[in-house]
Amino acid sequence: MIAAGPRPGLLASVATPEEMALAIAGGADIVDLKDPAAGALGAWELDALERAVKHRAGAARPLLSATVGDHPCTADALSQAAEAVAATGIPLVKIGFATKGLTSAAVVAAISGLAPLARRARLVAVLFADQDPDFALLGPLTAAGFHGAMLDTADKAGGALRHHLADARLGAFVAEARGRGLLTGLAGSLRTTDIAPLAALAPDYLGFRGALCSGGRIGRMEAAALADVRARLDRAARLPDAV
Ligand SMILES: O=C[C@H](O)COP(=O)(O)O
Repeated sequence: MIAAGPRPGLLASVATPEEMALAIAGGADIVDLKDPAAGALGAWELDALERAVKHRAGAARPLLSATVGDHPCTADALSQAAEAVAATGIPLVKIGFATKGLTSAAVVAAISGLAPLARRARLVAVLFADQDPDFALLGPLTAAGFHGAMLDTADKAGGALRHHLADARLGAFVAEARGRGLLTGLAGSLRTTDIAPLAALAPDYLGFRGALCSGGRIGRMEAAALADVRARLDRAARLPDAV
């Protein structure tokens, strides 16, 4: 007998308005506006974000998210970038915390600096799996009013998510973040073979770019690749309930 299991949503990172339309048509749950050629969390131009928001006005689903760019992990740099993206009306604002070489006090100060914006906008923290992420930051993120937390990779040539963190650690991240009421996501050069094992950890969504494209993550999104990921995610949600 088969029962519906937890179904992680599909976050698709798109580089252009044309890819945005493709992702919507292909059933993405979150359409993530990101310029992959400009870095791990490369940002769209603000006027392009405004046009995307206007284009989707009144449509509840899929949700739009946008990355704010790759910035030093300081309150000033991150809040300036995030304020600008939030002002476009993007519903979910993804902010990367590049913590490598920083003390936890410095990272917590950067997080706290975003608390005023978190009262006005839904912020998602991106922690980097390849920078030895400290899951204790989930406490300060919750206290600052963040809406969600996800893992991704900063160095796209340095290995995928599961190369850096074992599934048990990823599961611990999801459980800890969910326990704090945060939206949870996993990403980082995910391939179709990662879908079933990561879906079993029950994050709210899995994020993809490279696997959806021909020519790698800065290539072009392909409808067939998107459909394949969508179908595998749906299949992964159907688990045997009597074994
Ligand atoms: O937020 C999700 C990312 O855009 C994933 O990109 P990637 O699959 O190329 O690492």
